[in-house]
Amino acid sequence: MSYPAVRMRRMRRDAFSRALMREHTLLPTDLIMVAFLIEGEGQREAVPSMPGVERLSIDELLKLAGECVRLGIPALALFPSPGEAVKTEDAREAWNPQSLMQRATRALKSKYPELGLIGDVALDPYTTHGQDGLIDEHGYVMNEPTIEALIKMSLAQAEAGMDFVAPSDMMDGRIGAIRDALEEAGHIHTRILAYSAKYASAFYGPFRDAVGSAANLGKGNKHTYQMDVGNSDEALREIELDIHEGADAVMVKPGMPYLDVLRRVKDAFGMPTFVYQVSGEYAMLKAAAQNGWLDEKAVVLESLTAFKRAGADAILTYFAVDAARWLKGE
Ligand SMILES: NCC(=O)CCC(=O)O
Ligand SMILES: [Mg+2]
Repeated sequence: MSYPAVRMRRMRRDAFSRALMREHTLLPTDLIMVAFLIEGEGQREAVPSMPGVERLSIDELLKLAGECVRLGIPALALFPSPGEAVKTEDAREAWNPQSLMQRATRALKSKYPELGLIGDVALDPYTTHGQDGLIDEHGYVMNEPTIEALIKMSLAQAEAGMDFVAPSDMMDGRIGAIRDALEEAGHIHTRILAYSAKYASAFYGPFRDAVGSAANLGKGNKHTYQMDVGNSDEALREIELDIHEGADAVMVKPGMPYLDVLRRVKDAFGMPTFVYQVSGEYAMLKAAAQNGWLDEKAVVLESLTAFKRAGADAILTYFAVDAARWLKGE
């Protein structure tokens, strides 16, 4: 009989020693809640492909914000679903000071100044064609004209009190251009969260239903600006460029299918690195849970902990409120 030289199971035997050797622990302060906005009052609209997620009018959004504050969730990421009426070829609603996004920001900041706000900067909720940028006569998304629009959009958000502008469009050079414009306008404290490594993923499907851009985009795709699923060296180049252009934090998106990218990015740059557990990931976990095939609480907390283990400093997730409640034993 020969004994194992090392008994790995010894430290796993009891809860106290498992707790002592745990490397990563998920906290409510790791989470960023995601919210979809609509016009109106007392409005909550279900998103069919994301059971449990609702689009909220500003008064309902304030209730969600209050719950985030109570739970210790540091920030809320805002995505407007402004409706067909305001969509144009040039997306001008994006920088309207009276837009849904800007009104929501002012309302949130006056009621909950301590709650961080992250504003999506991309044109897709506002364009008639559903692309993130402005298109030429062939439908190609034009880089520099789009950046000009994104600058106006970022300034309008900063003016309304947004804490983080978060360009998710993947145009080249937009982080530097937005940073310069913010500085020149005196918005020196407005942070930039760069969606640096954003993949052309099929996991965004339910999101496009939620913000109402799916029908506009139709059979179109975003392959000329979002990254190819097969690449990760390219992600490091994207991240490096955004860091040099002045990003305060960088993002990898989607999340669970891209944990390898997350780990490479964190190791290579040591930047504040955020990850986005996107709508399709939410829908998969939720659907399996609703069918009784997976234990919702267990798989959600496992997936979120996996992001921390892979190097994430913060996680954008539609489960943020549920997860924070579970973590607090509620
Ligand atoms: N800029 C946001 C997205 O493109 C999609 C996010 C999601 O699918 O949850
Ligand atoms: Mg880039």
